[in-house]
Amino acid sequence: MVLSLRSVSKYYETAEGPLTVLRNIDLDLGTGESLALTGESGSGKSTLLHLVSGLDRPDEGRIEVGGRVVSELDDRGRAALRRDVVGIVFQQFNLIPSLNVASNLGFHAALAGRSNPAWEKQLSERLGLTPLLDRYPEQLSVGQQQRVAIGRTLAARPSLILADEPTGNLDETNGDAVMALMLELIAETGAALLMVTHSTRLAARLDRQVKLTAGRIVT
Ligand SMILES: Nc1ncnc2c1ncn2[C@@H]1O[C@H](COP(=O)(O)OP(=O)(O)OP(=O)(O)O)[C@@H](O)[C@H]1O
Repeated sequence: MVLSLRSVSKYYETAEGPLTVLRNIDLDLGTGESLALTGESGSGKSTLLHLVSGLDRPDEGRIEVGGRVVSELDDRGRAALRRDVVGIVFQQFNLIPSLNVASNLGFHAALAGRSNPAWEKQLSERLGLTPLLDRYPEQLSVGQQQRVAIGRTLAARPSLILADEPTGNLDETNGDAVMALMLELIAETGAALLMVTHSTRLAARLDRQVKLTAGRIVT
């Protein structure tokens, strides 16, 4: 099992009192499996991704990722988790503006001690980035930036990829093409995928689908 959540709950303090965002969530994801997480705006999808990646902590319950108990890790342990085990593809890319495409592509792999020039070359070719390797993020279209963000995550070969609306900034045709390529490449690396999407059409392309409603999972 790459990911397991047991009785995970998360609350936020608000001016109106405590808000329960996730209630008693149980969820498992096996090696190489892909799961789509859907749900209305505000249902807790991003919060769940933040907890799994160690960007935020649950108030109750246990989260295990790649054999590490995330809910018990300190800040250093959670940073190491994101460096070594988990790869994140955000809707807003988070590319490094001062680095060119080639350096952005290899950045996480280098941090994780898993630089592999042959794999990076293959990724840049298959993602159509080879002619763009010397450019900087601001010189790229949105679709090109998204392909760099996907390549950067895959280059580091994480065991679990978390993606938050990874094609949300692309039109349907480009979004579908990038999604197909992303799923193909992820399948080749054997990574598991947990993807947040509003689109039931995209969700249907993954192995399993779960829906969050008022902080609970409905399948
Ligand atoms: N730091 C915070 N403090 C208080 N409330 C928060 C905080 N972060 C999120 N929330 C609330 O938690 C709920 C879940 O937010 P979350 O971002 O996880 O939803 P989501 O399903 O990802 O929504 P969307 O699809 O719109 O991105 C929302 O009601 C939101 O207002």
